[in-house]
Amino acid sequence: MSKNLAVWEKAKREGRKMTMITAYDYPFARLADAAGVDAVLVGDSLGMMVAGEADTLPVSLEQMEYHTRIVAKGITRALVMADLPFGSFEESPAQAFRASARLLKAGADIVKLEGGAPMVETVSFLSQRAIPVCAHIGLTPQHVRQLGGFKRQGKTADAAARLIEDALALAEAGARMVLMEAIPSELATEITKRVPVPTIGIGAGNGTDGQVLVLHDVLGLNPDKAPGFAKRYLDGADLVQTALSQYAEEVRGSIFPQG
Ligand SMILES: Nc1nc(=O)c2c([nH]1)NC[C@@H]1CN(c3ccc(C(=O)N[C@@H](CCC(=O)O)C(=O)O)cc3)CN21
Ligand SMILES: CC(C)C(=O)C(=O)O
Ligand SMILES: [Mg+2]
Repeated sequence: MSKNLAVWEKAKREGRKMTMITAYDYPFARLADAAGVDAVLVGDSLGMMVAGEADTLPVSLEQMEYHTRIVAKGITRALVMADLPFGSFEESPAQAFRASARLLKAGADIVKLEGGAPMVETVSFLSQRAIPVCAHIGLTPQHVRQLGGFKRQGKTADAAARLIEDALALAEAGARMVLMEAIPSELATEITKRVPVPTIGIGAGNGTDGQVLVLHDVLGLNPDKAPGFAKRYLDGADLVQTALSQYAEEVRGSIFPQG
């Protein structure tokens, strides 16, 4: 059962790669689970992928609870990770606990929060209170205003050293996984070697213990430009649009329904 975090720790020790994909609803959660993906992430990227927002900042805790619930209903085997949305956890460890408990009640097995050193105290607080936590470092999209765009991180020696320190401190504080987004491959590989917990990468090369991508990028359902590191395995938008125009044509031509 990939739901058990011990499975992930064992996979890291044995050098087996783990797989994760985002999911935002019941049908796609079922498909990801049946496909044998090890974990689904109810990402706050749902703000962009299903709600049409320009970034993840508008996503609310209520939205995350709702999507976590409908995803969890479709999962029998995979680990369910849910993002703590912007504004729901940064104020204090107590605020983070209240938000995390709501996501676990909605069906999450583990919560993910964005941030490095400033989140160490919160990760420790949650970890001591029954909340498994994944720390998300590197490009943290909730910091987009501060970062000035979705830009790759950890490019200077100083920035790289800080990310290594952050990862070690977060794992020491009790983080059960570390997710790294849009950082150099060599840096992600080094962090993976040095932290005792499984790492997951997105746009961070092939040296991490696992990989995650956004579902709509993988299926070709993202109407906007996908990041360069994403790989499309299906022309979903084309297939869906063709099917829908065929349906409309058949109705207009009195071909459907028959009789
Ligand atoms: N569809 C989608 N897939 C994603 O994986 C994703 C999102 N959206 N939105 C939220 C974040 C942002 N993502 C990104 C986006 C761009 C880069 C990137 O490599 N940017 C280039 C160009 C930046 C610019 O033009 O300003 C870079 O070199 O930094 C990385 C991660 C990943 N996440
Ligand atoms: C891109 C992944 C890591 C994420 O945080 C999300 O989908 O919200
Ligand atoms: Mg996210």
